[in-house]
Amino acid sequence: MTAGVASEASAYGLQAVVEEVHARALPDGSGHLADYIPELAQVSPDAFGLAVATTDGHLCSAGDADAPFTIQSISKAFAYCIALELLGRDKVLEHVGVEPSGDAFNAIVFDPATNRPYNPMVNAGAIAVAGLIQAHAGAEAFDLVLDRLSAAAGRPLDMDDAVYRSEATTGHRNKGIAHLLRATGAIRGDADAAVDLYFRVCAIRVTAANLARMGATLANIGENPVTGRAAFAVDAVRATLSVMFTCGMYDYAGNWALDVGVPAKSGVGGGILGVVNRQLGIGTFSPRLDAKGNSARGIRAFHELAEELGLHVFDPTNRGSALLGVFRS
Ligand SMILES: NC(=O)CC[C@H](N)C(=O)O
Repeated sequence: MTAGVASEASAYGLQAVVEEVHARALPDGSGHLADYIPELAQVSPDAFGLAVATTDGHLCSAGDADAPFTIQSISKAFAYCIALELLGRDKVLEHVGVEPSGDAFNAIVFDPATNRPYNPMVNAGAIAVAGLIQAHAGAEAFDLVLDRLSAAAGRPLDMDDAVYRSEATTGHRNKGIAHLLRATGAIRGDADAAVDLYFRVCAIRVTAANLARMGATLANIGENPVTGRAAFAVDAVRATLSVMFTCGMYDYAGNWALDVGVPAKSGVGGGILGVVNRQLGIGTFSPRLDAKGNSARGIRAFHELAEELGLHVFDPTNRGSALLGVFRS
């Protein structure tokens, strides 16, 4: 299944591939809703959306691609990108490393050599990043992040207040992490303000279609392909995609690199964002999570899509360029 798929994709178009992959992943009803944030247990467990956006501005989608959900940990990739641009790579590296930890997303472990969180894709690292943005932008911090994420999506995003309040009143583990980071120096300012910013950013509402557009903005080195607005700096995007590739799927990152092979980030709201550099952004939404906290059906859809289109970064039959040709012809 190499050149054959390229011609099939060209013949039937990306929309048909997206619908086919959606149909194949749909029967997978495995996993459970996240309920440690009480409000997340209120969502409809059966929703399933898939969307793919190209760097030349097209969007193909299937199922519940316009259903809203909270971005949760997918925001960690974008917050890291913003922090790199605002503060520079050296300053950010002083506070959070770039090594895969192989630990669960909420693990309380720091690199013993440096006392920093291992990477910005786990909670500890993301809370340290929130501390940097908070210290830099003060009262403007949340609006700054919301504005950049909206620029990436190409539409104004907002925050789900109920989910924010639900996590802010129950998230004692994350609050504890923030104070540990304050004690080790990874956070130097107000730990409570840092974790509050983190909770707010996690509660930003998106759809699978929004995630696909945001991924296409990263794939397009920071410039939204539809609006032409530069959402992120080029160097920051390069670093962010690198860290997403090695750390974005927590303790599933190695398996993901082997089987799917594109930079990605998941969140306990049920979303997964994937980026095929210079070609595509991919967004899935299905809120039932596997034991590692990744969307079970989302993972299945990414496997199918990567296989169908040859998206793996080391796949000799990558057919993304052929697909983009579909739209140019
Ligand atoms: N993996 C996630 O999406 C976790 C995000 C969530 N807000 C938390 O900190 O627990």
